[in-house]
Amino acid sequence: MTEPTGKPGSPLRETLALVAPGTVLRDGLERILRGRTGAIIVLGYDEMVESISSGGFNLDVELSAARLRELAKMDGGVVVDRTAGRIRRANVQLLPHASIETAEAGMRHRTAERVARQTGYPVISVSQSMRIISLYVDGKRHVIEPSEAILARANQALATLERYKARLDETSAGLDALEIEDLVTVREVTSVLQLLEMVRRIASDIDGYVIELGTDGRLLALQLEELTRGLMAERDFLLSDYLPIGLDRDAVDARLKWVGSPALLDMAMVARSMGIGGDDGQDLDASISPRGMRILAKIPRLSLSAARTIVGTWGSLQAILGATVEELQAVDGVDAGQARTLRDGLSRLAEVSIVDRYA
Ligand SMILES: Nc1ncnc2c1ncn2[C@@H]1O[C@H](COP(=O)(O)OP(=O)(O)OP(=O)(O)O)[C@@H](O)[C@H]1O
Repeated sequence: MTEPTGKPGSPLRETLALVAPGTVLRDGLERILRGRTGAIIVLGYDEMVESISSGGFNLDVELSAARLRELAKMDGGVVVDRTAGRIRRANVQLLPHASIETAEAGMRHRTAERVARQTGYPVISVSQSMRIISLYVDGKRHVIEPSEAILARANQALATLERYKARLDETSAGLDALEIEDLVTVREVTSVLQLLEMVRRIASDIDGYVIELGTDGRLLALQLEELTRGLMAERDFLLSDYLPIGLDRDAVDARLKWVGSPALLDMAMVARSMGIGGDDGQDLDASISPRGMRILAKIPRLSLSAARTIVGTWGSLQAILGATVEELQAVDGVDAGQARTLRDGLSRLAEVSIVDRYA
């Protein structure tokens, strides 16, 4: 997959959202391109920007595509505020420090890169000769591509996501059956977390494309939502069931963040991030028992709060499987209806699991 479009919440993603198709700013940039002029636009206005701006005139008007196009016809740069809501200056000569390194050729783009580095604000340049829009953000240049090119990459990523999601569903269903029979090993738990993490990473890349595509990415956003619905909850239940006491989710997230994509294929590495499989995560065949949240969350009409109370009280799925309706409803916060729903639901899941196993 090609370079994803920045990390969630990164300055690049925020700026891509401001210039995505469907926004006023993008409309203005497209008009500038169509009019065969160029532009240099600073996305931020403060004393620092003021101090490197010379000449031109001050303004305080709402940004519109037509205004941006007209102002870009003049020589010099345009300054808008950080949210691209208002135009604050136009026709200015920008004078960043000449000592700031830039790899660009041509005064417009050299200036854009330097202003971005010096002020910390994103700067957009529209090249008149090359007819491309570039963003200078966070010390890097990002070229705005046509939506068709981004969609082609996004669709490839979506196909990969679909494949991983299918494997995840299969592996997760396998884990359900093993949990009911208390035959789980560290390997199966790790496989599910590994696939959840892979799916999460691909989904985050696609989310970047959705932001970059703006209104052109609506369908993609719906497909992504559909494929990833419920996955965060599934991850939460998996961790509730298997995390050793004393290790919290944030610690697991922080560890996984440092596991690069190739290392994510290493099961022991993933097991270690989750604190299972011994100190080095190598003991993948060790038995491990669930507390019960994954399975209880799958029972229709059983409320999550009742599920949590029961798991908190009984401590393991096997203990819950062995409990009678009377014992279950004796727990505070669990009424007779919920206890019966749970009992019936568990019996059904156990039947399905046995049928699947011997089918
Ligand atoms: N320091 C600057 N401040 C504001 N505007 C600038 C500055 N430098 C260049 N420009 C703008 O860029 C325009 C084009 O300049 P120049 O031909 O040197 O740039 P270029 O990088 O070759 O641009 P392009 O790729 O658009 O052809 C200038 O006419 C001016 O409007």
